[in-house]
Amino acid sequence: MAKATRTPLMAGNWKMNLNHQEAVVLVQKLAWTLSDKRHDYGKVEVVVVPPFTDLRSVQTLVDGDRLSVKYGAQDVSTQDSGAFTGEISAGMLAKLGCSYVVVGHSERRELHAETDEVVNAKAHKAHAADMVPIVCVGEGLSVRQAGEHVAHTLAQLDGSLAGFTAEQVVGLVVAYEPVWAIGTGEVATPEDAQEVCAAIRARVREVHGDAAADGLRILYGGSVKANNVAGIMAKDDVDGALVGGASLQVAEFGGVCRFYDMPVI
Ligand SMILES: O=C[C@H](O)COP(=O)(O)O
Repeated sequence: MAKATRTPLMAGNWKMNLNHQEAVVLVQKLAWTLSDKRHDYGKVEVVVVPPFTDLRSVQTLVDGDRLSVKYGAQDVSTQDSGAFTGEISAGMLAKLGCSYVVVGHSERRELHAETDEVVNAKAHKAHAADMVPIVCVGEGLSVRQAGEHVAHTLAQLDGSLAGFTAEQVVGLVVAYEPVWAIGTGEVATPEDAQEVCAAIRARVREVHGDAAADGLRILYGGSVKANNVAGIMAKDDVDGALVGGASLQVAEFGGVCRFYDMPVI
């Protein structure tokens, strides 16, 4: 299946920014931007990923105004319910209308010592609750400098996707985020992104077959902005972006969402 058959996905990960009132303002502005008929935003799936505390407000706005924007959560518990103070279950997120859940973001892996096993458990919980996990993988600077970035990322991929069937993998999303490019302004070159995204798809093809590999959407994340998105999106195995800082500015994120109108630099 050619890249053209996979719907591009632009996901804005707000990280720990914006309270619920600010969230409503940003989503309203984003919806206004996406309703601009001069651009064909309809061919892109646009997702915002706010903090947990914003989700109910975003749900009310999206449902009430029938907005085309989807939303998701930044994390999910490995547990269903019970004495797990501070945790949020997949069932709670599904009830709030979340379509996606980011799992294994490098900030969770680094700051909260999340292993591939934990990331895998979270991905399964999200999937079992009918949400799509956005499974994050990617190497740090020292791994990249040692030339081991592909092997490192594929090992994370194998661990994070363990136990998923080919039929399930086809609907998942993997985000390749080289840690050295996150929030640094150091964007990987389109060729860097393609190298690893192609390796991810090849590994999925090897393990799960053609249908899973051809259907799986692979995002690139790391300092993506309106002025660099087109070159990255031009690559065969990149189906979208996981956007951090730029997703907090509507003009930037709107530009990312109309990557097809942007110059390739
Ligand atoms: O989840 C998003 C990534 O960490 C990228 O963040 P960034 O666009 O601010 O570099």
